[in-house]
Amino acid sequence: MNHTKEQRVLQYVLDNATRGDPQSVVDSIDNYCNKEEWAMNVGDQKGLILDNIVNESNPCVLLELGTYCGYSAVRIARLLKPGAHLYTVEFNPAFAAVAKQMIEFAGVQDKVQILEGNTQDIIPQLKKKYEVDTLDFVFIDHWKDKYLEDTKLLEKCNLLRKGTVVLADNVIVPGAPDFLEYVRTCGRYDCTNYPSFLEYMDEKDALEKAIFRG
Ligand SMILES: CCCNc1ncnc2c1ncn2[C@@H]1O[C@H](/C=C/CNC(=O)c2cc(-c3ccc(F)cc3)cc(O)c2O)[C@H](C)[C@H]1O
Ligand SMILES: [Mg+2]
Repeated sequence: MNHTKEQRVLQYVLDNATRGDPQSVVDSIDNYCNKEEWAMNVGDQKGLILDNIVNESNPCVLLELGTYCGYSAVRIARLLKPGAHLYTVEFNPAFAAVAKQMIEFAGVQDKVQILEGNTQDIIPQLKKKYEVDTLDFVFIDHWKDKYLEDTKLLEKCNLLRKGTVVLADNVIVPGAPDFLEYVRTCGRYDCTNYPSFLEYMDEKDALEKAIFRG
């Protein structure tokens, strides 16, 4: 049954975390990926920076691009105030299935909605189909060569407002150079770099926060 790494990560959570306790789910994934199998979750070091930025933004409506196993969806949802809602987009059905179980086990399913499909199809549907006005927070962690395209799509769809926080993982490793160049030079964002380390490794990585100027 657990033929994929993602299924093994989920099984470890089901066997070791506490149902309804999102912190224990986050900790279990980090334990497994530190000890057994590396996986591309944002991880505990960059995760602490993510936590701080979510907390200081106090967001109501959030979007994540690239759910994968649901690690960052659970990590973010555990911090959200009552009524706040995270939409997370994942087009791989196998990963969406793992993430769904991860989110339900953590007990954050009322705060998180997995939108199964391609970001490039879903982003244009957010206003009409999902009744989103504008986004308070966007976490970008999908294919690195799609960060820029999807950021521009968010702009085009009028989903960003003055102060929307766009936070991108992996701007050093694997890197998203075109995205970084754009947000730092186009004049529409106030950017801050947060140096850290690649999940579960000693390699340097960073998050980039780009606040939309409106
Ligand atoms: C049309 C496509 C866009 N539309 C899409 N629409 C919906 N879902 C999409 C779309 N594009 C992708 N996804 C989903 O998002 C996820 C993809 C996540 C990708 N993440 C990385 O590649 C990475 C690599 C490393 C890394 C570092 C060092 C190494 F040595 C090796 C690896 C570290 C990291 O922290 C990383 O996040 C998921 C797997 C994939 O199905
Ligand atoms: Mg990442």
